[in-house]
Amino acid sequence: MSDPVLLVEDDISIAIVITTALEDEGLKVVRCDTIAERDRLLGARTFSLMLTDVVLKDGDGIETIDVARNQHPDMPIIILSAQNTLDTAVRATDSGAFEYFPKPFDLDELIHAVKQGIGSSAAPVMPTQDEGMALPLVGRSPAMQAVYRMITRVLRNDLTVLILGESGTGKELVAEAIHQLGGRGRGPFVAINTAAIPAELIESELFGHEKGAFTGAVNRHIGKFEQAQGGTLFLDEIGDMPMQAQTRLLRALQSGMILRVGGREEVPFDARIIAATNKDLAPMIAEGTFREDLYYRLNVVPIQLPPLRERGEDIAALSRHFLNQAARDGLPVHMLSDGAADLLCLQQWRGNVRELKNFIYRVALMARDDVIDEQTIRSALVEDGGPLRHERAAVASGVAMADRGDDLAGALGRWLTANSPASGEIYAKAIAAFEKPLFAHMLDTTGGNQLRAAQMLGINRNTLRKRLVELEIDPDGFAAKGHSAAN
Ligand SMILES: Nc1ncnc2c1ncn2[C@@H]1O[C@H](COP(=O)(O)OP(=O)(O)OP(=O)(O)O)[C@@H](O)[C@H]1O
Repeated sequence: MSDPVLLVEDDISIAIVITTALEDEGLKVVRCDTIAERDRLLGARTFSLMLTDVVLKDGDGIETIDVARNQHPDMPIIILSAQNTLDTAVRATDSGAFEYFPKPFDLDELIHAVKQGIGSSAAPVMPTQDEGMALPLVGRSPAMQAVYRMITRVLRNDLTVLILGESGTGKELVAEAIHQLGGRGRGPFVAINTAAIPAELIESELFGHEKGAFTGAVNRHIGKFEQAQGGTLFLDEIGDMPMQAQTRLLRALQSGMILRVGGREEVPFDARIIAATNKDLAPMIAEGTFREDLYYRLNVVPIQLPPLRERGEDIAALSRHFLNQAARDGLPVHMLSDGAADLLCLQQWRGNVRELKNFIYRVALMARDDVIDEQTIRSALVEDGGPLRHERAAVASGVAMADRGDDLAGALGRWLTANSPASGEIYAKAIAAFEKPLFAHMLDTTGGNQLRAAQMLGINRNTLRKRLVELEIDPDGFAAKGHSAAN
């Protein structure tokens, strides 16, 4: 039988779960809960693999990993961590660990990795990373954990990365993190937003042009590819790239050489390529507006960024992060109350992190008190205007209006938890709670036209008017406001 697995874990319940699962797989497990005990065990015998927690009573499992590795250079190490930051993910990867699992982890995946690790024996040793690097990504949700793990996988190579995700989810920030933390951090990070450049200029922007290449080309121009030599080229909004430029890009990626517009000689380039898009490229490929072969060239390692609505648990941390950032940018210093943070978590941030950031900056600028409380946030949401905001205002008044029909049950659940109406009045309160955002929404849709709103709802105009008074909805508030969505 093979050597046992060494489990260094001080959380008894996690240890039991892992031990049982490994034993079910026919593996033997030896457990300890301190670094000292770990080292004693490692000095006494060999293990097929070590699973280690990071924060232990007498030390840090990653910082002391070399002690373990020196004793058993071939023993694969899997790191388990509850400190789910990008920083820990990077430290874990840099430590040369075979795998890194943020807690909570998927047990099946962990067992799979253990078996793989035992099979692989020697762990790849990763180069260590520079100290003091800024790690700008905030959020510890499981969805972001998956992103961090993907990031760590591309740091020690130059594979092309395709970052997918809605607008404002942090695609550019992830590209910068890969650049900074990876091997090209000392080189330039050059970004080009394809959507922001007129189609006829894209090729010259990307590849440069020779003097006289076209009318207006009075001087030679060095394109982004060449500017990014030794660093990273970030091709943002790749889905907006015109066909002709796509063809040229594909050729460059295939050959590692670029040809300036109007140029004769090809120039080699040495830049890591990271592309991003908020578009679904599959239908574009089907329609023939995006080259399939280019897609495969770019999509070597896809990283999918979750929309903010799928990681509500990150909203409080992000909000506080942006308040600090705002203060560093010279805005007044504020704290965020827990109630205010909870309220922010309930909102639908359709513009994702960017929208939340803009909102927090506005609040930081306007708020009068040191502590930003629920009421401040509520007023800011209402003042923000726009149809989305009315839903949000309704949410802010204690009513969760579902963003999508399929989310109604969840919204109801949240509302019940948040408001815990007394027994005997649940029906009346829930119906009123539902009516309020519904009426607000209809008034918003009709620009405050009560007659039209009543018709669309299929209720009597007087009934609507009466309910508006009872529910304290001011229809005038919907009249003048435009329908432009914020940002
Ligand atoms: N996880 C995060 N932690 C801290 N700040 C973030 C995070 N994600 C995004 N941001 C900030 O939110 C803003 C929007 O992010 P970014 O520009 O990277 O989004 P994007 O997905 O590239 O957007 P677009 O598709 O519109 O180009 C930036 O100011 C960025 O710094």
